[in-house]
Amino acid sequence: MNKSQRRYQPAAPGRKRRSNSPSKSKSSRTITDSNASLELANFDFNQSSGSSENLDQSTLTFPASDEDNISVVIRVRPLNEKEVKASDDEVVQFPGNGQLLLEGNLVAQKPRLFSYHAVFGPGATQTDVLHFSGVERLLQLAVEGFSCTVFCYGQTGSGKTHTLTGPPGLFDRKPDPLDQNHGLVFSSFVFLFQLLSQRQDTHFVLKASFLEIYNEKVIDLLNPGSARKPLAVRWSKKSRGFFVENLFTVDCEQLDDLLAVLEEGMRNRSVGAHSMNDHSSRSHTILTVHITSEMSAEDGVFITKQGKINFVDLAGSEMTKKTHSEGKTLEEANNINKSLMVLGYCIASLSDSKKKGGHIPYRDSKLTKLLADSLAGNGVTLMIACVSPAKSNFTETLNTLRYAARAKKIRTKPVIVMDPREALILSLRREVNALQEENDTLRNALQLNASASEPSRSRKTSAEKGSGRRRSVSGPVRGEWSSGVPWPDGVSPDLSKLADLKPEDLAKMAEHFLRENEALRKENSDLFSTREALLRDQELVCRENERLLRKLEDVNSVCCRSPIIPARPTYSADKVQAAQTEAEVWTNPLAQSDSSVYGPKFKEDIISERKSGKPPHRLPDSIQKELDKRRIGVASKS
Ligand SMILES: Nc1ncnc2c1ncn2[C@@H]1O[C@H](COP(=O)(O)OP(=O)(O)OP(=O)(O)O)[C@@H](O)[C@H]1O
Repeated sequence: MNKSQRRYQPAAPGRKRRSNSPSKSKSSRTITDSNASLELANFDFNQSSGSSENLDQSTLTFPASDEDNISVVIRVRPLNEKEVKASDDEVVQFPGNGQLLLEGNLVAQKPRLFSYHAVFGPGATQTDVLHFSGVERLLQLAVEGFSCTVFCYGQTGSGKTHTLTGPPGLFDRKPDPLDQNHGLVFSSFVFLFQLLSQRQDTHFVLKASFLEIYNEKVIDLLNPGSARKPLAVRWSKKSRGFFVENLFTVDCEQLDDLLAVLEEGMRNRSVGAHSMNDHSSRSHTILTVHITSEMSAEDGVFITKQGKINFVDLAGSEMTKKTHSEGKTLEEANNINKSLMVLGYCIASLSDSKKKGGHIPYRDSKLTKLLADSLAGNGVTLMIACVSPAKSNFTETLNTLRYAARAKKIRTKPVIVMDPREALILSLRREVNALQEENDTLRNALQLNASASEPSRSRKTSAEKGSGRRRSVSGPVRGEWSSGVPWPDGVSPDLSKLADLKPEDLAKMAEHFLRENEALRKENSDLFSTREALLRDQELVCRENERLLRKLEDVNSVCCRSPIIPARPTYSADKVQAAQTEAEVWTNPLAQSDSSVYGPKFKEDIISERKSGKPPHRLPDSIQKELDKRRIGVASKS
């Protein structure tokens, strides 16, 4: 068990810790978690980290169950100065076991009990939130190639920004890395680099972006420009998700690079003051770290995976009567509330099992477009709902708790994003391995049968015979092979009585095994040659992509330079992406050997293959079907 796994062991129900926080709150440092949540239930990190052998056994799908619920934790902030001055009562209690009790606002009202994956009391520190919220699990999953999201939700002034990035003013000057007030984002970056340093077998490339959605406009926080020109949100056919066009991404080779991204974004984000928070976020922000990992599996096959982690700080819902917003702040509040309402509709629809498969209004706001994948797609998501303990905020706290309870019901289907060609090669390799094992079993069985018919074998002790028998029958009795070679008389003999078989029956059986073995050898060699062809094709596709991109760049530069040809618009990222997508549709070179398309080297290969009289390479039907499904190996119609 590794260090991080130990951290996730569920705490004893209702565990309370001695406070070492300067908080004036009467509540102690309380963290309660439910048994179901914080374990690494769905992913065995011992298996996945380290060697490539382990990795390819645990990738491609989310093990255990294919689905994962959104994890929801609650953080209750301490009473603030205003609330203490106004002698506001605390209406939140912590019965333990991930539960939270909200006392009734009126005398006649019954208390309400809510249950979550974990609850952090007012005395919980930033480090507690890192260790017990499950964010470390998300970071591990992101490194493994999953798409992960942490988002903070809650009323204005409830502590969302404090939880994610720390108290106000932390980034006004060069932040002190040892400051205990740093939020989840900072400590997650440190944890992430620790994780990466443990993976010597893998090459990682990190890129980060930081954006805000301010009054329904997407602004690049790393490159806002003086005019703060909004960026477009578009649908990508390739990734089947929304993306922000021309968003600046920064290569982050070191921890300092990631921290610089955080600092820069924090300085550029929109902050305003109202009567409930002097440093209120006036926008939703999304900080994304893309983690591309490349590791070599066996036989020089490279596996590339694209994981990512999003940190989403939502602007707080506001009762404008209470915040006394007006003018610009009022317009901001209306936009914030509107987008949060759409998010609420999406969460309600997704959590309602009766509406499963129904329409989810993601397109109604930029925020939900960009969070669509985290809410119901292929991601792993953690929601941190922040609340105030004060009686004066009872209604908002109740709304947040209900919202969070609904989100807990949402299920996502996490998958690792991998290149389909690489995934196919991996699955083929697994098939080949299985066949090889089968082959070995057959070989053993065959050898045993041969020796069983030798007279010297009869001198063996009965114990030796017994063990030999067990070995020889293991394959056929369990029906482990399936090459379709029939037994000589159509009936398989009783292999448990092998020693009693007549010599002619033994000879027939040996003959059967020989044929079976022959069939498997052929299948194995087919698979090997298919894999080799796939590797070659992959290489070709890459070269073709590069060629097309170069051509595209040439055409573009000629058009821009020439005084005769009217200037064309520059190629947007979208067009380049579209061109890449087209280039990635593989065309079977054996069906069309045009050197202008495939390059002279490959054409020569084909001609020499034909001259040598080798039959053209044909894929087995099952593999061809798989290739057709993925549009690999389908001859171009154009
Ligand atoms: N757990 C906490 N411990 C100590 N102080 C806290 C805690 N949570 C919040 N605060 C303080 O409360 C104030 C408001 O918090 P914060 O700005 O994070 O709220 P918010 O939910 O992000 O609000 P908004 O939606 O308006 O941006 C800040 O001064 C913050 O430092």
